[in-house]
Amino acid sequence: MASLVPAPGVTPPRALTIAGSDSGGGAGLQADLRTFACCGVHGMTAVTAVTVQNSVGVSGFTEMPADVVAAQIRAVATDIGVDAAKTGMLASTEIISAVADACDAVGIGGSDATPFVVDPVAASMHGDPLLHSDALDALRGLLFPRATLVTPNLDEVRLLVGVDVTEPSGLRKAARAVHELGPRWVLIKAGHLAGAPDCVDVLYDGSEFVELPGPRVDTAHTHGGGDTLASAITSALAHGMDLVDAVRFGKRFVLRAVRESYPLGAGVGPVSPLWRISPERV
Ligand SMILES: Nc1ncnc2c1ncn2[C@@H]1O[C@H](COP(=O)(O)OP(=O)(O)OP(=O)(O)O)[C@@H](O)[C@H]1O
Ligand SMILES: Cc1ncc(CO)c(N)n1
Repeated sequence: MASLVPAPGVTPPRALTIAGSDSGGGAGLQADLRTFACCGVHGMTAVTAVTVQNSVGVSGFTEMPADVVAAQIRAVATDIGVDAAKTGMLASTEIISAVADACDAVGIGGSDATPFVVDPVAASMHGDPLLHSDALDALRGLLFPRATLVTPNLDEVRLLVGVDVTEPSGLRKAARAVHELGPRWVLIKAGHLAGAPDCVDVLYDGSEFVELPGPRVDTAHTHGGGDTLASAITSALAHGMDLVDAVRFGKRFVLRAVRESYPLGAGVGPVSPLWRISPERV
């Protein structure tokens, strides 16, 4: 695996997550920051919402005002700089619209240089909604065309393009349908393909399919897997890796994190990037 360890004293690459807080620390911006740190990246946040969440579920959330989300993006981009950015929970049409405008203004995504990973988070793994249903149009119309990569899971594929994937052979049809919405690349995640012996995600750029093979780990503790994957890819892009290599890195990274997941609370425990912190480096 690529080391992505910055030299001592050298400013590391800078990555921005535009995402919600998970009070339980397993997903959301907490998972993103943990992953950024374990990938040798300086992490920054534009907080979109605060969820009341633990291992059992999400019992509520409060959104940030959309102009404050946009101001956070502008504040870090114009001073610190952003080498790659990602989105997680965006909650509402107003926030998505403000994020699209702010990213446009500071050169994140679109035809600009800064890579932009859009993880179209619609619900927690417990099925609790994290996006108002009327915000799907804004995700599709305002954000997907700006994205370097979008990373829907199978529930999000169903919501976004109405394609129901029940076996691995359906992943390519899903990728084609999501790609029609305008992102440069699409990664369809196969974690929710219950019963499949492997977890083979599919990457597509409109002409070529790349399969990301991997075993399916027998564990109940996969909270934050999607966030960790998207953050590892964003980290690799911030380090300057090309898209396909960054996605291969992210897939290896999340597989290891799923293997090292741990129980926490009464419900679903988080995947863990902490294996990256090797004792010899302390
Ligand atoms: N049991 C598993 N074993 C190995 N890899 C897994 C497993 N579950 C998910 N993955 C991998 O983890 C990544 C996240 O996939 P998944 O489909 O679970 O995303 P998600 O639903 O967005 O995650 P989240 O749990 O954060 O909502 C993908 O690369 C997927 O292949
Ligand atoms: C805040 C937040 N973002 C994303 C997810 C999806 O993993 C979650 N459960 N909570």
